[in-house]
Amino acid sequence: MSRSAAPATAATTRLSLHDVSVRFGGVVALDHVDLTVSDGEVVGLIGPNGAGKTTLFNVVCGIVRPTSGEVRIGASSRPPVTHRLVRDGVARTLQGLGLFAGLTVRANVMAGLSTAAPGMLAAALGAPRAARHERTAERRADDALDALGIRDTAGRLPGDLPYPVRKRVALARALVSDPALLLLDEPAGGLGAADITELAQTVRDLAATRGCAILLVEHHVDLVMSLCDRVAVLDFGRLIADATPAEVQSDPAVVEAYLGIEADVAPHGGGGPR
Ligand SMILES: Nc1ncnc2c1ncn2[C@@H]1O[C@H](COP(=O)(O)OP(=O)(O)OP(=O)(O)O)[C@@H](O)[C@H]1O
Repeated sequence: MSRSAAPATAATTRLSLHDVSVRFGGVVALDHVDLTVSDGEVVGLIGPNGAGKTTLFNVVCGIVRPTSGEVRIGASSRPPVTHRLVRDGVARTLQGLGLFAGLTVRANVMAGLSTAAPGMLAAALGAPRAARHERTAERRADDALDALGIRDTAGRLPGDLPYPVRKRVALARALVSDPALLLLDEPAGGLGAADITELAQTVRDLAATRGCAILLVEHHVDLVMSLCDRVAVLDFGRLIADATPAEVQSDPAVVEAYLGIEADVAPHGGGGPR
């Protein structure tokens, strides 16, 4: 994990969305959104169900093309493309775990190094070269597991592990490529208080020691407010706030659109009802 030596340099913009809109037929999923995330910065993305959070992630990953506007990753001027994400320094965790049930934890994490399925690499490269790549990939996977304190699970199947450990495996799969930009989709979903506290520390460390730019979607408002440097709030596809946690929490528009509902109905997560 070579990036671990690099100190955080909050001045470098790692991700920028400029005037991005996405329409699905008559639905405006994103409405002229501007957003940036810099190296070493943790930005939370919140909003009610259907506000456009997943669509924004999908735009950054090249899964959804903006109807208009521009997305930039690092200094690149070309739009994000799904199959180049790892090479462009982007990794993402999924809302569900998305682990391969029939593969070991190590093999699952190795899959984060390539969009190719495990085994396809060997066929493409030829045996000796593939074996070298395989050993490097195994070492990197073990390092990622080590960093999250679960290296002892490398040979196990995900289904044999408790949910919080599987959640870490999914995070290790994102970290194995040493991403400069990390997108976390509901990282605290399904976790208890102790695991959420550890997760918060892990995310802080990733930003502080590796200089990783982190954008996270999360319904656990307490976690978002305590962890993030900045919080962006979407409502009906519009960015209605982008400020410090304290500013966002006292913003009447945010309270009306999301936080008021959260406080009344689901103070510790579970999705903002609309
Ligand atoms: N592929 C699609 N086709 C049509 N409409 C879509 C598509 N994807 C998303 N939408 C719509 O776009 C809007 C934004 O959806 P999105 O999933 O991005 O919201 P979200 O904030 O992630 O919601 P949640 O918190 O429930 O995951 C919603 O109205 C949704 O129904």
